[in-house]
Amino acid sequence: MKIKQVVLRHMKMDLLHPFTTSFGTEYDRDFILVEVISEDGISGWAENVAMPTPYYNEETVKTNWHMLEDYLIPILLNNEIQHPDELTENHFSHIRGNYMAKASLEMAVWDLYAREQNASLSSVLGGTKKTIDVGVSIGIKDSIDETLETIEERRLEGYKRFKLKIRPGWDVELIDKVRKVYPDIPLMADANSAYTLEDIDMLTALDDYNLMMIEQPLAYNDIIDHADLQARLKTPICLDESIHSLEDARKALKLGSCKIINIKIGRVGGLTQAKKIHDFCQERNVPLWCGGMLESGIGRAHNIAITTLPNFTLPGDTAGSALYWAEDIIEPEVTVENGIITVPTSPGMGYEPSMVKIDKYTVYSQTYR
Ligand SMILES: O=C(O)CCC(=O)c1ccccc1C(=O)O
Ligand SMILES: [Mg+2]
Repeated sequence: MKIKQVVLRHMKMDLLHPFTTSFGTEYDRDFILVEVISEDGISGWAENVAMPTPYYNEETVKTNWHMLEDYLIPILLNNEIQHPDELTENHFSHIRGNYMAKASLEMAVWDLYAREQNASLSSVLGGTKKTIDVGVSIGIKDSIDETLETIEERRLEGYKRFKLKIRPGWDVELIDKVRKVYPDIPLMADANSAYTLEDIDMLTALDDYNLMMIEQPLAYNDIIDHADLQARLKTPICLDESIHSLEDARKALKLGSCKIINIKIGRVGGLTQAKKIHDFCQERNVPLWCGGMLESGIGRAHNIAITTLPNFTLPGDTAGSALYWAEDIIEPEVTVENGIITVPTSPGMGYEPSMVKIDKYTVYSQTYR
């Protein structure tokens, strides 16, 4: 494969509803769309999941634009590759960190590779599932009653797992009240690193509510304290922010820092690395699910494709387009029926970018040759 051109677009799309986590509130999504174009004129697409602010992780839209423009795109334009695996296994491997930047270019090449094979992205990744189960991530609201109303709406829509964002002051009472109304729903909490081991009493209190898991309760870069905490909880800990690589996963599992891993393709540096973590966890019976970063449909399409690998056994955060956007930038939009997405079988990521809508939400674009 020889890439002759890369287009970066800075996109801005308003979220239908603000989304609040322990690290802040998002009102819109500001992100980079990556298009790679082959010598035959075929395009591959991907979404860069860095946020404008360094609050989820240290990467931002600007650091990603810089890494893409000054390091990663020149490497891609100057090297012919046989397979997308070569990017992160070889060409990008001397560049430290910057996982979201590497992932976005690599994922666009994967989409192009699948289109060139006339195969779906799911199938070239080795995916087997024809449908995937979907959960929903529910942000921090103004009141517990409002949260209960949202859970009820999502429950009626069929979502298969309910993840509530928590932070100090919005935790045990919330979970207690939700459990009283819904004793049996698949429920979990995501703290986005809002606690420390000093909060052990609150964290052990959560152990009484039959949660599927508690996601990233402690520091974003920790696997030591999480191991101490996991030893004191029967509820599985799921790591999100702490896992950037197969090595991180290996060490966290060796220490007992978690029992479940949330894979975000961007956070682990791309589809090749996500697949390696998948295979490692599958051998050890460690369940996975695919996380979300409030992506538009282009990011979702890649999330859906990776979720078709067999060890993504738990419902992921791949809710339908209509929960986030007045209109999505792909055709068709991602739809969820009874908590299930039917995986597209058309070539590449399976949904077509809508150029009209993409142009509408593009703030700035640049072409590299
Ligand atoms: O619906 C989604 O895309 C998942 C939303 C979500 O939970 C999230 C959104 C932005 C940043 C971090 C996270 C997270 O999983 O921690
Ligand atoms: Mg999370």
